[in-house]
Amino acid sequence: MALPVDNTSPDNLSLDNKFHPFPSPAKLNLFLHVVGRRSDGYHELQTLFQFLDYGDTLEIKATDCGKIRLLTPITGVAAKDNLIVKAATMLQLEAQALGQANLPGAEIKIDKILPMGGGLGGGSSNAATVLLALNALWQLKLSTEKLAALGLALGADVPVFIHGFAAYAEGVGEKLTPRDPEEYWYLVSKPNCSISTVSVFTSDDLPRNTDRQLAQSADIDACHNDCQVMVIKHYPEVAKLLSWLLEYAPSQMTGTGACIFSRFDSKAEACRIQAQLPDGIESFVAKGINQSPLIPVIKALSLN
Ligand SMILES: C[C@](O)(CO)[C@H](O)COP(=O)(O)OP(=O)(O)OC[C@H]1O[C@@H](n2ccc(N)nc2=O)[C@H](O)[C@@H]1O
Ligand SMILES: Nc1ncnc2c1ncn2[C@@H]1O[C@H](COP(=O)(O)OP(=O)(O)OP(=O)(O)O)[C@@H](O)[C@H]1O
Repeated sequence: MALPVDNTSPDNLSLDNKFHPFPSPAKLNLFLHVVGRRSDGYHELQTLFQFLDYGDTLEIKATDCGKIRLLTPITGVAAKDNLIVKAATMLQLEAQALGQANLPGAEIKIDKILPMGGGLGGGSSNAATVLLALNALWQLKLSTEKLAALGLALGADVPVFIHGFAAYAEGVGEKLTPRDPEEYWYLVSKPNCSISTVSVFTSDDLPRNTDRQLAQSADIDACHNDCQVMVIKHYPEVAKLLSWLLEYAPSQMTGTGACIFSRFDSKAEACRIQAQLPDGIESFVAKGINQSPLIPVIKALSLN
């Protein structure tokens, strides 16, 4: 006689009924060159990514109810537009395609400390953390390459967070070559303005023809951020803060702004300048790191 089929739990779901913490670090673009524009409007970049030992924390619990629930909404971002929910929903479809009997679900909380629209890649990092974490919790066993390809549809910065190594990036930021830049201390300061990535990439003032270079020969000190030219012209808050910071340390914008990172040899020196920042400037001090703190957490979970 055939045994009754238990459909209450998806095949491989790890239901330990507890929240697991996962880091979701920030990134810096140590340089960012715009080297061309594709026919679909996206820009071809050459950029050097490094992570910071600073970022959001997500707590994720696998469930078998088929629902994705974000228990801590982010002010100003509707749940359906939140990259956390989008990433989880995208992975549910993959679970379905793998033939799991029931749709897996998840409850997710976020402690959001990264400024939004700051060029630190917070939204992309959150999406990457969800993809890697749920791949492990739902035991889907999708490859890193597959997760990076899925993540690219959510944002150009997602693949580097999935791979988790500092990298020289080309294409729209998805063709990655591992690099090992010096791990300096950074003071990251946010001018009092938010800059949308789209507005920078659609501006007539964005330089789009920086000479292409070879990945192996990219010299960080000879490089710059092409977006900074446009942003300084249109956002006086950024221009003012950048010229203040340049008095103390090499300083440059990350991504499409508005955050500026200033480089120091020691944490103490970075904190000393932080204490002197003009009133009302949001800031933090963090170390540049060449491996994302998320990767060891995922590896440990996958071994269990
Ligand atoms: C500026 C960087 O942060 C550098 O790391 C990224 O290229 C931006 O990555 P992101 O925030 O994940 O951006 P996406 O959400 O993919 O794209 C937002 C919008 O920016 C424009 N965009 C983005 C990336 C790119 N290489 N070329 C573009 O023209 C497109 O209009 C796109 O619709
Ligand atoms: N989980 C999320 N965290 C942050 N922003 C999100 C999230 N989900 C959706 N968004 C939207 O994405 C926008 C960009 O956020 P994000 O913090 O990634 O910007 P950014 O640091 O400038 O990114 P980038 O460097 O990739 O351009 C936000 O203004 C918000 O509307």
